[in-house]
Amino acid sequence: MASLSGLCSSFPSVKPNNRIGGELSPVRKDSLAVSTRSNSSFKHSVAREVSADLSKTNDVAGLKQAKQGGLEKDPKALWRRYVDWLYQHKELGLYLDVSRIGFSDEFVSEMEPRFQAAFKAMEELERGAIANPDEGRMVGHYWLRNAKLAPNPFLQVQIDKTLAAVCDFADAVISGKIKPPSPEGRFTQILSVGIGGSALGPQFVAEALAPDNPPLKIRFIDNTDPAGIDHQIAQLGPELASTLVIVISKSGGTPETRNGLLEVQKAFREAGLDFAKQGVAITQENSLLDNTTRIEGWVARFPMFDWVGGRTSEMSAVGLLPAALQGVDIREMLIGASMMDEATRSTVLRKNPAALLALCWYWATDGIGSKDMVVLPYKDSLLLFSRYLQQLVMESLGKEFDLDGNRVNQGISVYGNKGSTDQHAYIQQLREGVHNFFVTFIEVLRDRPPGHDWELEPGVTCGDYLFGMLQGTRSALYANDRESITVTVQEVTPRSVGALIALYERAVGIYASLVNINAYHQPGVEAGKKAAGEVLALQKRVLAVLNEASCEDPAESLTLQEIADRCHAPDDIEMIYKIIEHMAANDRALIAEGDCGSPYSLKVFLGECNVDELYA
Ligand SMILES: O=P(O)(O)OC[C@H]1O[C@H](O)[C@H](O)[C@@H](O)[C@@H]1O
Repeated sequence: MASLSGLCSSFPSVKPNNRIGGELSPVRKDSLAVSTRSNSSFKHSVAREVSADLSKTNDVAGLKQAKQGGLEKDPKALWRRYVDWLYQHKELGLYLDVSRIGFSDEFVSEMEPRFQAAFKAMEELERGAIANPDEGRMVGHYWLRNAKLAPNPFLQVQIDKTLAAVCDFADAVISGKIKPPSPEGRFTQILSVGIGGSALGPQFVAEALAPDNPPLKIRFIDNTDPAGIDHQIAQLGPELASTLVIVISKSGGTPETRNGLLEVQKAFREAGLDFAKQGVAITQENSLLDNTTRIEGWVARFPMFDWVGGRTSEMSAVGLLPAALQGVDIREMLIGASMMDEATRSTVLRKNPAALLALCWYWATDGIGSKDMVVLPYKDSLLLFSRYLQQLVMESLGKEFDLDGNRVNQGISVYGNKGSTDQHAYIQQLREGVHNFFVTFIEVLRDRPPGHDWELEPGVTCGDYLFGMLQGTRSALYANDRESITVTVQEVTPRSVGALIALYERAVGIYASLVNINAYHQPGVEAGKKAAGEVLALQKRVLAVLNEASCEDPAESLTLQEIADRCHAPDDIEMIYKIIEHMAANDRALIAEGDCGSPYSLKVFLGECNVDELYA
């Protein structure tokens, strides 16, 4: 077998084409900047592009006279700006500080009509309009936390019934009424199998809210990585017998999830366990998964609704069932989300925290995603918030075309981990390096549950350090013209987490309207899935060609070019090379002779003929 070490591949980096078209060309802050930008060539090229845009549009004409200057640095004026713009949701104890984003009053006035249009679109969406026109779907995640808002009684009943079923099932599992066949008599573990929107919300919530000793501990299989899957199953060990496997897939046909399920089912067989007695599915009615569940008689099935997208499904059974099984108060999550929904229905920009976020994003990224969003929660339990937001924001906003069919290549890149940890990693670059981002700090006021705090040194607790690090980083970044938003909550509770999720869901929806894109589909993802399917189909052809050659002459070996020609895929020779490299590395039934670092020298053969396959 050939040794294939030393091979590497590199990918060219592609800069998005931020062309602007259609009626809603972005209002560009450069025309009315209060902020002094660095003298980078980027600034100049943007400025040139902007002046060209301005000449084509009417809506920003008057803004050229807007005041010029830098980010506000005078402490008194900055404090006034802070107080002036501070948003507070009293009941939720949530604050939003946008003072460190340099938008001007003129910019806000100019954006006002767009916001009114966005509010109108959101109102229609909530009333059941087909807000996802490409897929002909309604967008109803807001109804999940207040079923009365659903546009018809049938949907209301579906929502309420599902919530009741989730609560009843979780209670029954926790109390031991529903139990595994094993002698342990109680489910102790959850293995969640799902990917993307069917994993990220449950992962975030588990990390944020699961108690230290939950009634059921959760693990995730969120990939088709065999080693990752083996690791999760090995970690469960004998507890597989008391593991409730929740398979989550809206479509019920996502290959990674299907593979995870098949792998887990194999592990159950090998352990002599009956999977159906421990399997639960969350999926759309009549999906492939739903039908499998029915036929095999799994423990339970919960519905995913056509009108809830994966990335906004945390408040559906997708997020609620795993959370409830871990002892999280899901009704509190729903209350937090519903309260935030109410607040973000305001049509007064200053009173609508989601609109304020969208305003900041538009300003900071020029309405074209020219800057990245760095999300920094200063709280370990919120670690996965940035990963969760990465999908919510990037899959929603990262679109090639706007609603009028203009090529816009929209989006905002999101990344982040947590403070103060990141201060010892990449914040050096944020402070002094390439200026291609804005930060969102997530601040949690309560350091520890009451009664547990102590002073590390006179007058100073461990939490004071965390607080100091956040404030220090925010100030140091601002001093170097790096803009930031700060979202503050009192504590990480089911209610505040529900509110945070709802806040960002709405902000994404509003921002999508501002830039005139469909936030609720993901056509680009389909392209990758299709291409992956083509690779696997090519692999089957390669194996068939090698088998045919072996059947003709067991000693016959083929060059890559010969394989490509016989596959009628001469242009796919590189992919054929990668297929052979991968199969050889995994001791599959092929032999590759030669130097794999010199692909032309490779000779590949199977060594044995599979007659059945030949005539298959
Ligand atoms: O829930 P599923 O249908 O399995 O989909 C899981 C995920 O896969 C897709 O590729 C989409 O990009 C995601 O939005 C979705 O959440």
